[in-house]
Amino acid sequence: MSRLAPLSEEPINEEEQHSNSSNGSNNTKYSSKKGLSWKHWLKNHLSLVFFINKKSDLKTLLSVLGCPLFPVPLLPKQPLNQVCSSAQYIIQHFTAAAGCRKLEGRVKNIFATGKVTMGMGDDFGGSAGSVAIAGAGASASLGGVSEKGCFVMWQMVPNKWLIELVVGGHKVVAGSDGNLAWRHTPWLGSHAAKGSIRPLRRALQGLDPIAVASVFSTAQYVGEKRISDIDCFVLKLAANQTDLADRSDSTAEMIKHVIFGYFSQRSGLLVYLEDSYLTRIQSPGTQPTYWETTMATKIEDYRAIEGVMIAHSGQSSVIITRFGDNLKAGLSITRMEETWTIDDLAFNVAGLSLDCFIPPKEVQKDSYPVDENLDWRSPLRRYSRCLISRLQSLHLQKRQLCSTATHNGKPSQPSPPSIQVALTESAGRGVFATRRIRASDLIHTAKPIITHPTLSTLNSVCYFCLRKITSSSQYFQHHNARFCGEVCKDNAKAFYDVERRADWSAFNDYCRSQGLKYPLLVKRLACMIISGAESADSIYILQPASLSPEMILELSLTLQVLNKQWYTNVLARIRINAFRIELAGGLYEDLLSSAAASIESEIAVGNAIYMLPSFYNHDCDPNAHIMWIDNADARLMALRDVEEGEELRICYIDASMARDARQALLSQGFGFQCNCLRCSSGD
Ligand SMILES: C[S@@+](CC[C@H](N)C(=O)[O-])C[C@H]1O[C@@H](n2cnc3c(N)ncnc32)[C@H](O)[C@@H]1O
Repeated sequence: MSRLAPLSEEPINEEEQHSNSSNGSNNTKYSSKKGLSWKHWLKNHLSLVFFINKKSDLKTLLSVLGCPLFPVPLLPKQPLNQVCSSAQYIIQHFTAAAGCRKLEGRVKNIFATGKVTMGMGDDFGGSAGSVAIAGAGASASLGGVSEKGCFVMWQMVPNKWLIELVVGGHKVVAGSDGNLAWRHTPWLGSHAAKGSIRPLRRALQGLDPIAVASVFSTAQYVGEKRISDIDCFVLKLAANQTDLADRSDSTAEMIKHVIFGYFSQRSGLLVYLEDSYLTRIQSPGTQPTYWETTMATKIEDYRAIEGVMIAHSGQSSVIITRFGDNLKAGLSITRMEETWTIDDLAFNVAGLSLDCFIPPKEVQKDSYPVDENLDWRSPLRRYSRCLISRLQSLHLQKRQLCSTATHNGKPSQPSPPSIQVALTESAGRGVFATRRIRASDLIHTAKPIITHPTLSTLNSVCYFCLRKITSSSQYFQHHNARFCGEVCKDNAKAFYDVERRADWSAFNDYCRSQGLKYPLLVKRLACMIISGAESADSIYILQPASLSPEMILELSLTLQVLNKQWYTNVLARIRINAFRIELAGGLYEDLLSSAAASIESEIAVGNAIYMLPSFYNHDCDPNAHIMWIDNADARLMALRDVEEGEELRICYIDASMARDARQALLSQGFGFQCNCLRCSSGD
């Protein structure tokens, strides 16, 4: 089994990677050779930080900042009620402030997605005195490489976790099954971590308050300190000697690993973390070299999720210092920074299975049964299975999320799902084909979560499914709303009863006069939530847009249950995920030709929000298309043959527009620069 070396959270030598691959040696062989030559070891683990080229900066950043572990393991059981030291008093204050009691015994798993920006500073040689420890408010612009990315994190209480982080096209995956922690990088393959099973540091940065309380409940109180204008109590934890010895090897000795938690005296919350570890590198007959890695993290933007305070953003600064008598150039310092934001966090995602946490084959302990069917190399697949089961658990009971392909609309035997949701390199999550899909295949259908007619079609389409109501069709008039039949009337009953309690005429008039359509969807969701038909966070898994203050229109005061923050959160998601519904009508067999015509010939009957279709990214020359025949049930069709593994993309806008107009619309409406092949070719 290959193990991560003590400095494993530090850089990886790219040259080594190339020479390994050109020699045809695999990663396991590579790591097993490590202990044989100290020069080899140094070359692999040490030198790169100080001879960095831009190409390797990103790997260095990911190695150090990507998924570091906390210095100490979690306690088997969190002593929430013990108060026999100052530290425990501070933790009591923290658990009350963070709302941990609401989660006590109730949380089985946690899911989080977020974005990161990582930056690498210039190196500093022999000038330690002039370099301050980067702390809160440190500049994000260090002058070196800076890259954006995103991550997905799963945790199963108490100590199983999985993280996937993609930055600038590089992906790092790390996990723990509770017995073994491991990491996979494209340049080193999979390695197990040394020492006891420790939590992911990222989870302790305000995402998992129960774990924070657990690890710090045995901490030592070391005083008070003002940090970023916040008066804090400081708690200290240190890795024990046995664990440090386990994490050492013949070349590198782990001397200490300590962490300080800064808890706000006012709010009780964890606002700052600072950890540092010191490693001594010595080979026979040479002077030792010392490496100190210090990571300081500012934790901010606490927001309540299910009544629990979760930090939604922060910054980490890393300083790696190398010193020792044998360094001719003297002391060297390298700096890195990361800022992050959390997009989505959920507790108790249904369907998350233990399979998600099984380590890759290369690092498994012997105790694992061999299952040839599991694809160890692709944790993303496992992630997307989890994600899809989350989507299903949220919506399956009420809506069928069909994901089997049929050819030309003809029903086929049930077959495995033809799609999966996974991370793309540069457009967040996306939908990928899991097998070959032929042109004109129906990829899947999707029921809407929220619908609303346009204000001009209120009297001519069903208030629930948006089907057109003709003079000859049978329909139900229910107060001011029309429904195409009894089924829709019944389905709408709960939210419509809530909606009727308020007078919406001023709200509707305002939306009409301003040409606003998304607030209508927010209104409908609000009524669904109040009626109990949906949960308040039902669309939080979708990507949010940035909203300007002008875009935010508050809902009527009659809906006091849902506050402005909720309104803003929902509107930000609806803005980039709502579909404008244009009914194609006609025969099913004519779908493709209707699709081509629909952009010009059809008038929108309303707008709707879906779950799975919202994960489709955009392309100006798409390989898939979303369409509606006679109501808001969506059909995702393949426009051409799609190979297994290929991303399925739809076109968000009128593809017949000129390049500049398309670019402007996508940038203003959806907040991204389109780099699709068609745009890149200038078409
Ligand atoms: C409807 S969402 C698509 C799913 C989204 N990627 C996610 O992770 O949930 C639309 C957002 O995805 C991103 N996106 C979609 N297509 C893109 C593209 N071609 N290039 C870059 N970003 C894209 C943009 O941030 C856009 O606002």
